[in-house]
Amino acid sequence: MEFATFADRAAAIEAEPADLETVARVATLLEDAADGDGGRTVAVVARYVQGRVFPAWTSRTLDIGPSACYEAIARAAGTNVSPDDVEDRLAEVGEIGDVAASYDFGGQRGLSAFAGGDDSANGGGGLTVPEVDEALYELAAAEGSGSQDRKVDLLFGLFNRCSSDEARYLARLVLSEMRIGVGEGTVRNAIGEAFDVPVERVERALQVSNDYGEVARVAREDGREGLDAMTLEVGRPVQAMLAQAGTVTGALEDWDEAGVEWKYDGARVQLHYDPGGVAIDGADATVAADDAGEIRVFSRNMEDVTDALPEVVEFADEHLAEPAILDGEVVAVDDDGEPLPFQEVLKRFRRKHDVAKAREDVAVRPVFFDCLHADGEDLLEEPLTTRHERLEAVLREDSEREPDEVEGLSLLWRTDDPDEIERIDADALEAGHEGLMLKDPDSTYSPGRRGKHWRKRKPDVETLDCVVTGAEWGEGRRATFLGTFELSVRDGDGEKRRSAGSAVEPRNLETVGKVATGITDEKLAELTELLEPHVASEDGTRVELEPAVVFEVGYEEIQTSPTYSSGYALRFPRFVGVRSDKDPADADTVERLERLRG
Ligand SMILES: Nc1ncnc2c1ncn2[C@@H]1O[C@H](COP(=O)(O)OP(=O)(O)OP(=O)(O)O)[C@@H](O)[C@H]1O
Repeated sequence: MEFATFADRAAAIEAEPADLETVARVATLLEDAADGDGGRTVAVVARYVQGRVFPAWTSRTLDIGPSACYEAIARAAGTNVSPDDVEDRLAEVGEIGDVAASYDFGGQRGLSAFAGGDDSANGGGGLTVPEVDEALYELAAAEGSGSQDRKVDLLFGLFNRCSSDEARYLARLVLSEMRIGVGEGTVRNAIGEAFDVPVERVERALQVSNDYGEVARVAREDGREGLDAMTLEVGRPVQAMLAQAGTVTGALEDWDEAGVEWKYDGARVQLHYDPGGVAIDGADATVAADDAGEIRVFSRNMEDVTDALPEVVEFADEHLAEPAILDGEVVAVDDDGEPLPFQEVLKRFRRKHDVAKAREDVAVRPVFFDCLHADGEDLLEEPLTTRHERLEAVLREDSEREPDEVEGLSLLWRTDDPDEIERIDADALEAGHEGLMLKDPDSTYSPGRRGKHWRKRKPDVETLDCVVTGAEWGEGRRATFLGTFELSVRDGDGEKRRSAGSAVEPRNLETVGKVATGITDEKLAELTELLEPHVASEDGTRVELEPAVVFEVGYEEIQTSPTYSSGYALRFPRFVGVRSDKDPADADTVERLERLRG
């Protein structure tokens, strides 16, 4: 296919306002791109309409900045045009495609025009889509000293053969500004329409391959059967499944049992391990195959972060034996292996230089919660419980080991008991993690989807200010800290008395729950110092406190309860902070609990 034809079609697609018509136009473009070249042109066109030069799964880029592109345009436009002129025009016109289209590149064409071709009508230089693709791959591959000049030369060579419309879309493609209104869904539907294959099968093929070009090629060459035969490949990243916000109550209503996991506060990683060490075609390998095999680590956005995270590479090297794709989180840890806040992981994540030094400052540890592929078998369509069993098997080096002894494994509980979930939540927070993930145990893995099958516990929208009226001395290493704080709210009488000017007395406070979670050792020490002067009496480990300190507390739900004197209980209470600006007289009331309950 001529690049001029692609440009014409792109212009028509850009001008088309209706979605269905856009799909139809893209479908026709794909059909017409079938040049009898084994589907190569179809693949390129399926990427270009979305403004992609490379498959979605690769982090490869052209590595060319706007100024190099302005320089190439200026050179192709003639001796009296400078890169500054191009930039000035861009400032005027506002869009690089229009700028590129505004020059006449014919004067520089020289030999290529002389060589003929029937492009005189459109002023183009007979460029074909595969030629553009080849040149852009060559441009991307240019590295080292002089590579920027080489890139500009290659781009100049292309612009020099462009008509106005070709130049418009080439410039946009190169600067990732295609924007002709064609999104992923449009291309997916267009592939279905063009090659008469069911859209769900196209969707599945896209999920496993992450490459619109390859899916278009296979759909054209081998139809539905070809698409169904496409599989995951170790070394080619998969889009991460995402979570929605949700509640424990909602999860237990929707599912017979909830899958419950700790939510780690780190950064998402996908580990690809192939002991055979076979490099994947076209991948931007940074870690070469070594004795340990091929190991790659990708970020949530499928960026190759292998070099930045040697601990994950070492983990794979030590613990894995069979080809696998694992989904997990990398968490920053202190010298005792205790988790550090998320910001610490970011210091490591995309680090390109001084990785060893950065590693000394902040160490990271991977935890895996899913297994997408093991030993030649794709598991995306298996239920979560099966995938988790495979994960356990992949990570377990010794069959005697209990799941909680398997290094790098995130545990999965299945339960319909809210109290058990509360305990798991408390343990997660106690261990310094973020809270809970709730997952439908029967759900398949849907790459790139933010569905209802994975839910992160909804952040607390409303918080309550509660008076701390009691506490318990901790156990073990926490024996010198007060913990498990009893929370109370004011009752209506307290409200009246306050307006009459008197202080709140303990009997005007009604208990509403206990909070033990969401508090680090450091914070507990601070709270103990704050509360100890207010100890009114002690009975064993139990302590009564004069009302003096107000905690801001999050929760998931307010339930009626015979356990507490207010008649209500906070479900999943968590410590948010001390309201040192508030007195007990400013704490929330039973009436507010009633109102919030609705
Ligand atoms: N056990 C777990 N299962 C799944 N994801 C987990 C787990 N533990 C931690 N996570 C992390 O939690 C993320 C989902 O939570 P959250 O939505 O807070 O992440 P985000 O990246 O801040 O935002 P979002 O994914 O909503 O854009 C996952 O992408 C993953 O990185």
